[in-house]
Amino acid sequence: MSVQHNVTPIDSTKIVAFIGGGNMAQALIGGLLAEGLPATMIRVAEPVAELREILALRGVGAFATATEAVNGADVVVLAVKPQIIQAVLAELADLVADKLVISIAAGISVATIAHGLAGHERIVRAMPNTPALVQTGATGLYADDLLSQLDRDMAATILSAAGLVLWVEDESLMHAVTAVSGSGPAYFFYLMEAMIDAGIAQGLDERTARALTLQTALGAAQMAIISEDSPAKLRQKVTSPNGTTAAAIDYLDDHAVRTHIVDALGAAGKRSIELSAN
Ligand SMILES: NC(=O)C1=CN([C@@H]2O[C@H](COP(=O)(O)OP(=O)(O)OC[C@H]3O[C@@H](n4cnc5c(N)ncnc54)[C@H](OP(=O)(O)O)[C@@H]3O)[C@@H](O)[C@H]2O)C=CC1
Ligand SMILES: O=C(O)[C@@H]1CCC=N1
Repeated sequence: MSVQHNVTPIDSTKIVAFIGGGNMAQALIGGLLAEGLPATMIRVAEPVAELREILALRGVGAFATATEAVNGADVVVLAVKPQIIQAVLAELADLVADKLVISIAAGISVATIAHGLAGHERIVRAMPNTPALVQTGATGLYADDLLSQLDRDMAATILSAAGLVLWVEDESLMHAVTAVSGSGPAYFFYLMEAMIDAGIAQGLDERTARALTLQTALGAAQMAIISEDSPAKLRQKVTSPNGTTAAAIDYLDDHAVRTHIVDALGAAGKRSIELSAN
């Protein structure tokens, strides 16, 4: 796996069309807008009228059909559920011949996309995550050897508007990327929910419990990113012998919580593999 450094700045002459304007497309669009791509260079195909209205308020072109959205686009981002990808590919097969196609659909392989697009070769598979909306996303990318360096750079530039970008050399690793970072924000939100509940159970008001939890999550993430210490070492530094943290960690260990977390991510990876069989 390699981190993409020296990503070229966003090319504001390229039109990017999203197929599907849901959660993930909106997060990626947020990143592109923040990075300076003019809203007029972003188009979205989205069947839900309320979502089209939300997107139009941000100045992007919102259309009911893929045909309208991809007209004139340089890059097409497939942001629909894996379960409907085949129908979407059939709809797009005649429309994307001259375009780079980036798919973010969980579990859907480059070969499946190429087949659905009648042998199209300019394909990148990406697995971003929702913090893209605030430009702190993490995206795994994969492309086969057929893809030109120019297209690789264009895909990396678009996704790096959302945050960190890493290429994997073996497509099967995209299942692990999905389990760790694609779904990953949900695990941290889950932990935040539980910590807020715990704070309230111990007498804090909801606002205070929430503020303390979120700031602690932010601080822990920032420390782990900038520190030379591993997460394990940073945890040890919080944990005084026989103190409060030790009481909590001992409880987690006694209940095999670490094993359960590893197993939970295993379930996510397994589901990604299942989706790839559709
Ligand atoms: N959410 C996440 O954190 C992440 C999601 N992904 C992947 O991103 C993809 C999208 O996920 P997410 O944004 O959460 O899903 P959403 O359901 O929020 O968004 C998908 C949107 O596409 C619309 N849609 C359905 N059919 C079509 C069509 N033919 N043409 C255009 N749009 C259509 C859906 O409308 P309707 O509701 O009416 O069907 C929906 O609004 C999935 O493949 C997922 O695996 C990847 C990384 C992270
Ligand atoms: O839950 C899902 O299937 C998608 C893929 C990764 C995050 N959300």
